[in-house]
Amino acid sequence: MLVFPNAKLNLGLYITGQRPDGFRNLESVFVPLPWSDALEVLPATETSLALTGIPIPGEPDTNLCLRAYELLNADFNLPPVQIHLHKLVPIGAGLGGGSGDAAFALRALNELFKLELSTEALQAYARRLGSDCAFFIRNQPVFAYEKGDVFEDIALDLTGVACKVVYPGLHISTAEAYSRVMARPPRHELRAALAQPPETWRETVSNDFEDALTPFYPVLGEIKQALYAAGAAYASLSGSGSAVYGLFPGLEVPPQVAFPAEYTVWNGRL
Ligand SMILES: C[C@@](CO)(OP(=O)(O)O)[C@H](O)COP(=O)(O)OP(=O)(O)OC[C@H]1O[C@@H](n2ccc(N)nc2=O)[C@H](O)[C@@H]1O
Ligand SMILES: Nc1ncnc2c1ncn2[C@@H]1O[C@H](COP(=O)(O)OP(=O)(O)O)[C@@H](O)[C@H]1O
Repeated sequence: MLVFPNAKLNLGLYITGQRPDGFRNLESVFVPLPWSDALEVLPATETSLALTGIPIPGEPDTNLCLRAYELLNADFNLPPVQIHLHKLVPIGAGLGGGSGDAAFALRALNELFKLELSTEALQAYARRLGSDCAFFIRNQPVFAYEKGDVFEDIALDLTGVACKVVYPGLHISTAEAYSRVMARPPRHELRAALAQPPETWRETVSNDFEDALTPFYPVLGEIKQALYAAGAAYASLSGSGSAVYGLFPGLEVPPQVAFPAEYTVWNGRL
């Protein structure tokens, strides 16, 4: 079975409190970003993982695709599988690429072996692999809260909006990013702010990681300014970075913007 695990963008992100489990409570809106890896899962005589594309830090047996397999294998005694992940989404970018791979692996195994797990059951497995992971089970825009793994549907349709995502090649670890942010009440009611036109979001929708990380990584602010200078209605860091995106409603494709050759730039539509 061949699937294409996509990434996500965060529209606004507020870190609202410390949790007894050491994690933070947050509020954010997650939307799917159609920048995708390719993941193949096939029955085999022994379990293996082949990795191509962008190198993934860490030992292969810590890869979230294998961890997804092991999680289901522990409960369902699955046949062996050969997994091939072709990695295209930048890592440590705030795009949830690893979480998407894990969730799509769970979904693929559920289908391949006819486990008949419900959406809720798949989300429960996904939560054990990472806070972002459960989002990719339904993979549609949601208001996320608590650890970023509890969701409410949101009436936000950005389908077809032109979008540019710029990754400056800076790997920011999620744990490092969280360690730099103080929890505080949300500065705006996110769902109400996002119900207004995207041109207003510049004043009302923000990402607490962006404020905390930009002084350490000024390049994040420079990319954002370049996206606004190119006519973005809204630009922001995604998640804990370092990818910065710009939205260009009304355009067929995002405008050309010159960035250094070592940056990775994705142009497309949501
Ligand atoms: C910041 C966000 C925003 O969408 O995305 P990314 O920037 O990573 O894509 C997420 O909260 C990232 O979720 P995810 O990448 O799945 O994080 P996890 O593996 O669960 O946790 C990594 C580390 O981040 C911290 N963490 C994560 C989530 C949370 N609600 N509170 C935390 O304090 C913890 O230090 C944890 O050890
Ligand atoms: N399939 C995978 N793809 C990407 N990263 C993975 C994967 N499996 C495990 N990881 C680990 O997860 C970490 C964060 O990955 P990723 O989700 O891409 O970043 P972010 O949390 O910034 O969105 C990486 O440092 C990597 O070691």
